[in-house]
Amino acid sequence: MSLAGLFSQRWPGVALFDLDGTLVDSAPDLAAAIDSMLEQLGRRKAGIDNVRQWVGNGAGVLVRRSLAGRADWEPATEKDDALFNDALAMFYHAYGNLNGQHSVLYEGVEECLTRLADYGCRMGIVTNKPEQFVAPLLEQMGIEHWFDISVGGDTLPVRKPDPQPLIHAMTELGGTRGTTVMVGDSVTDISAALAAGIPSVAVRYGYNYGAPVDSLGADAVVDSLAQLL
Ligand SMILES: O=C(O)COP(=O)(O)O
Ligand SMILES: [Mg+2]
Repeated sequence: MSLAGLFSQRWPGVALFDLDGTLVDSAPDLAAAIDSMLEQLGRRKAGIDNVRQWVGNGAGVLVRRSLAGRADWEPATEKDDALFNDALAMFYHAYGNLNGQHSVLYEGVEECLTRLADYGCRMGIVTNKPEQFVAPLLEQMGIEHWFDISVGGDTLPVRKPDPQPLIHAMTELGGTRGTTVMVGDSVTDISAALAAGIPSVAVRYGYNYGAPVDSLGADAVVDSLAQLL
């Protein structure tokens, strides 16, 4: 389906947005919090280039990957749960202080949200970021007023790539599968949209574990959210 096909007939509708890597480049603060945690544990810092590739499945997985030093950590080999619990608490504490400080909106985001709101589109956030960090980040970025709902990684019992968070947000916003679109930066978002039966748009500039987004199965791929318009 072309972007024009997705958007020409059906607005006003519902637009669901992923947060990290789609609306906000939050990697600097996530990396600083991860490095603070690793330093407290006497380990080597991971650095932003690694952290960028580990974001996308929620805070717990990010911490697990950081402790393992790689993206493909094996849950079965991660035995030291006391270490994980300590590390997670350190990360939450550090990120609570750093959240939003060095994060920035991507180019095209404000223009896109403003125009979609003008069209009468209702908008929601569907992120794997823990819920407690979502509203403060949206406020810090000055975009909280555009969103009528935000679903975090721990809001429901399941998170993306499970389709439920998308279906929940769509339903709350009065959307249907024919009038809703999911916009995200990673396979997690596009897989959730495919499983939900909702059209999707992938952005090229986000994280996606360091891999290209062109073959994820999104209905459209854009370099800037301004292209959605
Ligand atoms: O916290 C994460 O893992 C990423 O969050 P996202 O779903 O907004 O990309
Ligand atoms: Mg993302």
